[in-house]
Amino acid sequence: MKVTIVGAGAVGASCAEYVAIKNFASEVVLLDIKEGYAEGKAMDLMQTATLNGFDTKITGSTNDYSKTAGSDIAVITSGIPRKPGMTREELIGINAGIVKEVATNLIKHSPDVTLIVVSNPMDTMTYLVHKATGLPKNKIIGMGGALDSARFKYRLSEALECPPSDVDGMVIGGHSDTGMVPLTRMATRNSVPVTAFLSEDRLNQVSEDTKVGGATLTKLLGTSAWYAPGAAVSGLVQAIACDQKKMFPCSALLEGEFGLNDICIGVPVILGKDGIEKIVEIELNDAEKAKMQESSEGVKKTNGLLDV
Ligand SMILES: NC(=O)C1=CN([C@@H]2O[C@H](COP(=O)(O)OP(=O)(O)OC[C@H]3O[C@@H](n4cnc5c(N)ncnc54)[C@H](O)[C@@H]3O)[C@@H](O)[C@H]2O)C=CC1
Ligand SMILES: O=C([O-])CC(=O)C(=O)O
Repeated sequence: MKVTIVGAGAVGASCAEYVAIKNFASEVVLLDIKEGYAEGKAMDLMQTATLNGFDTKITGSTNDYSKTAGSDIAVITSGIPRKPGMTREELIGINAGIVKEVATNLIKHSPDVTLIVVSNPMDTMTYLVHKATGLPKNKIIGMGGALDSARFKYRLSEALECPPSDVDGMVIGGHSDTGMVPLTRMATRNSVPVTAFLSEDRLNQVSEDTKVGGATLTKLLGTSAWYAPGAAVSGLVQAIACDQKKMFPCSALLEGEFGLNDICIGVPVILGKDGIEKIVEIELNDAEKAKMQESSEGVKKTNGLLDV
């Protein structure tokens, strides 16, 4: 199993580290445009192999896509991150060109690859990859909901004063400060609805904290987060590589599902060896449907800025 990660920055390197530590891939190639950077990150990570007990071979490459040939899965984390005070949407001007070029280069050397898009604004970058490449729709997956759901569970565990592993929950919708739709009605603590423990006001607070999860960290760090993003991407990579048939909210191209068309946005999907093997159309109530509709309008507005 060969995994390529383009963009050896904070998120790309974190993802490479988690993939290696989980020890399911034979090879990880890190590629970056910055001279020597991916080679350096790869060497540093390889020097953790005996410490962390993995056998994955990690190599680096400065923009030489021949090194990525035959990749089964490729992750796109190349592009600029936001700074405090910015929205993800403001990154489109620089990141659209980078993502389009990177996706095209990857497919040239790995025509059967499954792509995971991470660069922001992620839903729009995922849509761009659909428009710019001829890959089938099951092979283009946007990562946002897996991370947002992890943050949702963290915030719920804080409110419930319990370990995060007690909590289950999911965030769908656009990966933006205003577009996320945390499904509080369906969240549980060990099968008991969280609505049994938390007031409506406290749950609203959890939702709002979840939606600005990325912005909160960006303010604290001066740039956007990388540990949870890297871990979330590695979960998607593992589900595909190991044909796990796991359900994650991912940005997928919709053709009528959830009443939406010609858009990539976060919905529950089953991930296995064929990438997105199924879109799971869960039943939403009227309030959730309205939030999803509003979220999709935001994503479509950003898509309108693309030159496709
Ligand atoms: N979807 C999500 O949930 C998340 C998305 N992100 C996004 O991921 C992207 C990367 O974030 P970080 O890793 O923090 O940024 P970073 O600046 O640490 O790393 C980005 C890397 O991309 C490289 N790069 C730029 N243009 C390239 C090209 N044409 N080819 C190859 N490499 C190129 C840069 O040299 C740099 O090393 C950002 O757009 C950020 O907003 C970050 C966290 C979560
Ligand atoms: O907040 C950002 O810009 C990066 C990101 O998408 C996240 O951490 O959720």
